[in-house]
Amino acid sequence: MAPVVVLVGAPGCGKTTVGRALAATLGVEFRDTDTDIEQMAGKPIPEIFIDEGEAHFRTLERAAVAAALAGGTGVLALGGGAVLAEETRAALIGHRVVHLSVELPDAVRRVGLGAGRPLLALNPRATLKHLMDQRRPLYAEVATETVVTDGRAPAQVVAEVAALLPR
Ligand SMILES: Nc1ncnc2c1ncn2[C@@H]1O[C@H](COP(=O)(O)OP(=O)(O)O)[C@@H](O)[C@H]1O
Ligand SMILES: O=C(O)C1=C[C@@H](OP(=O)(O)O)[C@@H](O)[C@H](O)C1
Ligand SMILES: [Mg+2]
Repeated sequence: MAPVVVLVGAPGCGKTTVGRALAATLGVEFRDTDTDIEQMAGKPIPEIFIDEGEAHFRTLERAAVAAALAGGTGVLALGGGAVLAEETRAALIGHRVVHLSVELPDAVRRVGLGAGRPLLALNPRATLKHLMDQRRPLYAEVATETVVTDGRAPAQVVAEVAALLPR
């Protein structure tokens, strides 16, 4: 079984928040690859970055996404950088992938000082801008649909994603 829907997008677009609420609305399982990675590694993401570095995190992430796509049956939220891997972009083909889009002002406000997101620990605004510029084409490449989240409450975004799904 494949996930009902896979959520992608920049940090702060709401993948985790919207994904959890959407799964509850649909009455299906919620899975977040960041949580799977933390379980695999036995430590929080910031500690993986400190102890082993980003490359190791990305290796764990590729494995976590592949496992979740193969075994997931509900709503699946990816980490914002998962689409950087060509292997992951290829694995997403054939799935319903919703890009939760967000522009810099809302993303910056939502992630604040980047707590729990090691890439944003230093200078979150400039780093987010750079990440978003680099990744925008990749989110567009993998997405089957896009839902705009700027200025919208999570519940509105949940309703819009739910409306895209077959009943
Ligand atoms: N549509 C929204 N409007 C306002 N705040 C939001 C929205 N979606 C998420 N948030 C808030 O932004 C922060 C980041 O959300 P999160 O779900 O962790 O994003 P992601 O998983 O995409 O990085 C959380 O504090 C969350 O409550
Ligand atoms: O953008 C990124 O590279 C990352 C985003 C994070 O997930 P969210 O997008 O859920 O914040 C998490 O996977 C890790 O800190 C790296
Ligand atoms: Mg998240």
